[in-house]
Amino acid sequence: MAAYTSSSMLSAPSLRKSPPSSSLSSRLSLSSAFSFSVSLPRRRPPAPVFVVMSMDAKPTILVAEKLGEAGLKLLKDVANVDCSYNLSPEELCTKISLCDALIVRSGTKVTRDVFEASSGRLRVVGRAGVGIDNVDLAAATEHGCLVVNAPTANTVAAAEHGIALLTAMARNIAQADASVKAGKWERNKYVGVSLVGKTLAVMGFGKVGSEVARRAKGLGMQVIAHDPYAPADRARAIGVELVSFDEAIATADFISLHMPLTSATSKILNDQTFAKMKKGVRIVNVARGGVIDEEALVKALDAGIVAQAALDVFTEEPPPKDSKLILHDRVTVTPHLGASTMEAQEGVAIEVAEAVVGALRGELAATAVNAPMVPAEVLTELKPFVELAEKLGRLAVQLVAGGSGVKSVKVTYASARAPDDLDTRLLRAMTTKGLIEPISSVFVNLVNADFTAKQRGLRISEERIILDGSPESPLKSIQVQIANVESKFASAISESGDITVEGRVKDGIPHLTKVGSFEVDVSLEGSIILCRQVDQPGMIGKVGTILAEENINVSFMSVGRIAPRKQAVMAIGVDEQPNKECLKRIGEISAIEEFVFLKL
Ligand SMILES: NC(=O)c1ccc[n+]([C@@H]2O[C@H](COP(=O)([O-])OP(=O)(O)OC[C@H]3O[C@@H](n4cnc5c(N)ncnc54)[C@H](O)[C@@H]3O)[C@@H](O)[C@H]2O)c1
Ligand SMILES: O=C(O)[C@H](O)COP(=O)(O)O
Repeated sequence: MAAYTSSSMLSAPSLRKSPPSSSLSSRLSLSSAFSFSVSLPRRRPPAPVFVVMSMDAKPTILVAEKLGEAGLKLLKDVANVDCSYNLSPEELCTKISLCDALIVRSGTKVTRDVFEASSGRLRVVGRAGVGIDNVDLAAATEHGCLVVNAPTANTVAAAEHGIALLTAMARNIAQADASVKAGKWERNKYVGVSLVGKTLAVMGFGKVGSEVARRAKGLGMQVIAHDPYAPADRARAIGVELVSFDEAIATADFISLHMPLTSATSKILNDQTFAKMKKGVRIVNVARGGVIDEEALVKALDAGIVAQAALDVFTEEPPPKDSKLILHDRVTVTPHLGASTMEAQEGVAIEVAEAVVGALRGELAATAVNAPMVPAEVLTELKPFVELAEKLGRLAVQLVAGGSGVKSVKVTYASARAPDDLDTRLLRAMTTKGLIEPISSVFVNLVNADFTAKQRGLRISEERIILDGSPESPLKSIQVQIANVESKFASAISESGDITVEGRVKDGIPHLTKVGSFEVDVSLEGSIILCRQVDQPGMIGKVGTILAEENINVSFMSVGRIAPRKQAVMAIGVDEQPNKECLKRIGEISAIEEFVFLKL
């Protein structure tokens, strides 16, 4: 049998009420009405860290463009799937208010209007492909909507298409094919150019660009690349030299574009840059139409600066039928087919479906575009701390007295890990969620946490305490402090003058271990009653009796005190919410000086 001693400031034993038929706990009688037992470690499945929605109700996923069967099957296993293609912007806005997730390719513009029309229900946008320039990322982030893409499955298809365009252009395949089909036999007209020994400049040395470079080397080309962010050793490993933009465009016989469309790359090939190119240069674009100023390209073709162009992508898709560029006889075009192989489409569909389903389940997607990507192993070990961070935020903000504006919050992490070995973005985001959600109607998640905090004028600072010892566990404790506020539970104010709550993870379960200057130990499940009283015999029994009479189940109880018979704080974990009458009765116990009920 375990003996109960209420704790000093240093520690307090945690007491868990015995489950009705449990033989796991050793029982300890404290009063005639109550019996408690020392809690035993209890494991439970880790909670989702990116709470998007409950999967109890089947979510609805709108698939707005054709998606591979394997991906559709994954979606249909867990959700109601509405495949509606070719929606007008108005139809998309109407449908979206009934959807939890949306999956698109490059043909659907996911604008701010779409997020606004969703009224907060849309939680995930899945882009079945790489480019996310058709999704308004700022609006998604502001609405707490995660955007995921499928960044790897169509890389080879796009690279192969780039090479197909390169070779087809060099040998006039499309033009010659049309000529033969028109009954002609123009062998002299369609003399091409050789690739071997020519210089190819790969602009954007990412996934597709490096695969194009590898293949072009196999064709005997000299390959150079321009990419301000690519590591030189990766280029060197496949025998490619990274050069400046100007050197790349001035040296190249062929230029192949593989960068994303951003404000920096928009119209990066324009009148000025065409003027710097070698006369007779040939251009391939399987990236995005917007990286070329299309009018300037027509001029450069007509001026003979550009001998030929092969384009899969256009500023406007589909392009106008009378586009001079499309109709130019030295231009070869395809209708954005880079990712369109059977294999790539199946792969992309699976990649995006897994990311969307995972996100709806509350998992963080490794392919998140507007949220930090946290590797799965880091996520697994951080999960209970993420839950702890959110719950501490929730408790701290509920301790603030009405009228005190919360402006400044400090989160302190005590850890034996080196600073660069502990990614706290997730912890900060979930603390923010805990701080904001109980006092507003805003939905906060990893995507919009920083934005929402900033918008509300809430400054969240982070501090690290580096501990000696084993860095096996990522953290020893997390402390949340709210500065310059009054508390409805005065004992929650620590010596620093801030509302202070601190917690740890024990056996995978978050525990509250400090309130103000009082050390307690109560598992953060259900809700909590905090009472400050003059330490004296029978207090646990008195409160416990009232709760028992009101049929409130106590999960944990812990007392922290300054010294015997001095002030103490009792933390009681309860499974049900006590009604007003019950709380009033607790408040009427003469030794109780103050108390507060906090929802988790
Ligand atoms: N046509 C298609 O069907 C098709 C298919 C797949 C990808 N894409 C497009 O191809 C492009 C590349 O895709 P990816 O998967 O290789 O992406 P990626 O992110 O792996 O590579 C893009 C590279 O561009 C570089 N970059 C960024 N800004 C640059 C700049 N100013 N100058 C030079 N390089 C810059 C980046 O550092 C990165 O290395 C994207 O635009 C994507 O949308 C098109
Ligand atoms: O960015 C991409 O992944 C490609 O442009 C493919 O787009 P798509 O999915 O519309 O074919």
